[in-house]
Order: sequence, then structure tokens, then C-alpha cells
Amino acid sequence: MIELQDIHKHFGNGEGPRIKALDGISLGVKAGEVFGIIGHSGAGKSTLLRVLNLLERPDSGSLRVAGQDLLSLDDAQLRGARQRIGMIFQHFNLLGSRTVAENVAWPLRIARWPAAQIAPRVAELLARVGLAEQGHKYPAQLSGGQKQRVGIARALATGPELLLCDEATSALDPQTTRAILDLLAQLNRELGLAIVLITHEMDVVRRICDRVAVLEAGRVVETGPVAEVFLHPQHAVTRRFVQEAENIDENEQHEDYAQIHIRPGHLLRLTFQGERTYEPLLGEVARRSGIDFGILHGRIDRIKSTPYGQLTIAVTGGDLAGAQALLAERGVRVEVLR
Ligand SMILES: Nc1ncnc2c1ncn2[C@@H]1O[C@H](COP(=O)(O)OP(=O)(O)OP(=O)(O)O)[C@@H](O)[C@H]1O
Repeated sequence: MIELQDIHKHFGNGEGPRIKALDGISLGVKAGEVFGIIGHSGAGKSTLLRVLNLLERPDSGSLRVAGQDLLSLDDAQLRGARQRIGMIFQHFNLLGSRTVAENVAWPLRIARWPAAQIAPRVAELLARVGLAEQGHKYPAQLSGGQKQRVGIARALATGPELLLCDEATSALDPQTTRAILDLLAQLNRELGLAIVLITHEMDVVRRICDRVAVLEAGRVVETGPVAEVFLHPQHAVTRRFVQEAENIDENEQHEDYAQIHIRPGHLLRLTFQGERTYEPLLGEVARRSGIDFGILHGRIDRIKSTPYGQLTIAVTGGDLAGAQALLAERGVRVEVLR
């Protein structure tokens, strides 16, 4: 769906400082997948997203979207290509002087749809985003979540294959954020719509993305399937995002663990994934290997629809190597923390 090769983009015209916003980005997004780009403020997320529909033209690199080399298109061809790429925004960008229905109809008018087809298409789109009864209202009469639903209906109007989401839930409260993410996940499933979203929250990535790229200073520092990146982050930036999402203070945790008297190699983190998360494995392993354990930290949650669990345990007595082997045999990932 998307292939980016070595994309560079800088800002500044020689007078002020030269800012390297994108410093050699390569990544691929498959058809029908939800791809997250996470990074701190200034990492280059918005610039990268805007490159994907050429709202921002890169200095160099190659860019293929839906089989087309976007950089080689003329203006008319680019307008056509953009109809296959929808976009939604943090602050919705609705026209305040137009009704909800007129906002959704807007891209259809620009694409010169026959007038008779516009009203039924708008009705279908509003029903799809749960706003069937709201077409006559003005944006100011809607909640933030409803405004984003209008933004989504408008973005889908011309039947795009790709939806770009620019911090689409950052202005919303947690409950509304969840509802909008659920709607995006549903559109991804039902329409096979590929979604690229940028965010500074790992929780957004965890809820709906299949794969993620972590951006720092214009570079991709880590990328992979969300479960892999989330459960086993390699880069310091990624680890910080995960700790924020999990509400973990690493320093505090180190201090707590430092007070526990435990033999080297006996502080373990276990990661369970899938249905195995709910199995009473630990009790069985303890019985068979004769170990005792104390639980220092634990959580069970989901990555997209897959359950996972992570437990930090301190082990005493018994056959530690045997216990580790039994856990590994059952597909539990074991890391020795200390
Ligand atoms: N039009 C512009 N002119 C000059 N500098 C820009 C422009 N747009 C972005 N930048 C700079 O490029 C870098 C990357 O910005 P970008 O907005 O892509 O980051 P971001 O990760 O989206 O950050 P945020 O989450 O704060 O929006 C920053 O240093 C920013 O100041």
C-alpha cells in the first residue's frame, strides 16, 4: 500500500537554522493494515504523515502509495490520487458555517459527483459513523467525538483505500478516544481500509495498530509488530513510551526491587500471550520444579484483540533452571531482570 524509501525533508531557507524534520525514513505499510507512528513532539510525525499525500513534498527519496509513484504525478493526477487517500485531524477541520451533511458532501462536490448521488452517499456515510440523525446540525452543536465522526465520514466520502489520522484522538477524553478508536478499527475490518495514524500515546497504538514505527529526531529507531515492540521494546525511546502507557516509574521500580534480598538471576519477568495468559501455569511450574515465588508486579491486558500478561516474580528455592525450561516449553517468554 505504501512504500517509502530514504525520505529526507528539511525546513529553513538558509537564513535561520536548518531543521532536519525527516532524516532518511524508509518504511512499508501493507494493504488493510493499521500502522502507527509514535514519537515525541518534534520527532517529525506530522511532516511524515503529510508527505504521504504530498501536502509536504520531500527533498529526496521515493514514495509509492497504492501502486503509484506520487512524486512523478502532475497536478491533475495528484488530485485523483488524493481521492484515494482520506485524512482526519486532531482539531477536526470542519467548516463551521456548513451543516454536518454539507461537510460530508464537500469532497464529493469537489470530485464532481452527480448531484443525485450525493445525498444518498452522505446518508450512508453518516449512518456508518453513527450520526444518521445529525446531518442537519452545525459542527458547533456537536461534541468533540461527534465532530471527529463527521471528519471520518468526510474522509471516507470518495471511498479511499488509505486513511491518514493526524493525532485524531488527542483532543478527546479517554472514553471518547476509545469509541473513536473502536470505530476506526471497525472501518479497517469492514472496508479493508488501510490506516496510518500518528500519536504520542502508546495506548492508542496498543489498541488498534498491527505494526508500529517509533520516530525520534526524524529517524525510525524501532519498528515491528505491535506485540513485539510493546512487550519487548529495544530502544530507550520505545521503553519510555511503554512505561508511560503502563504507568510504570522505572526508577521507583528499581528502588523497590533493590530492597528485596534475592540471589542473582532469581528476579524474572514472564510474558504470556494469547489464551495462555489465562492458564494456571505458574502454580503447576512451582509444584513441578519446587520453586517458591513472590509476585512483585503484574498486569493482564490486550494488544488489539490478543490478551497478554506480564509478571515480575522473585524466585526462591527449588530448581530455577527447571522452572525456566518448563515456562519456555509452554511458550512463556522469560527474561532475567537481575
Ligand atoms: N513548516 C515548517 N517550517 C519550519 N519548521 C517546521 C515546519 N514544520 C515542521 N517543522 C519542524 O520540523 C520538526 C518536525 O516537526 P513535526 O511537526 O513533523 O513533528 P511532530 O512529531 O509532528 O511534533 P508535534 O507532535 O509537536 O506535532 C520540528 O523541529 C518542527 O519545528
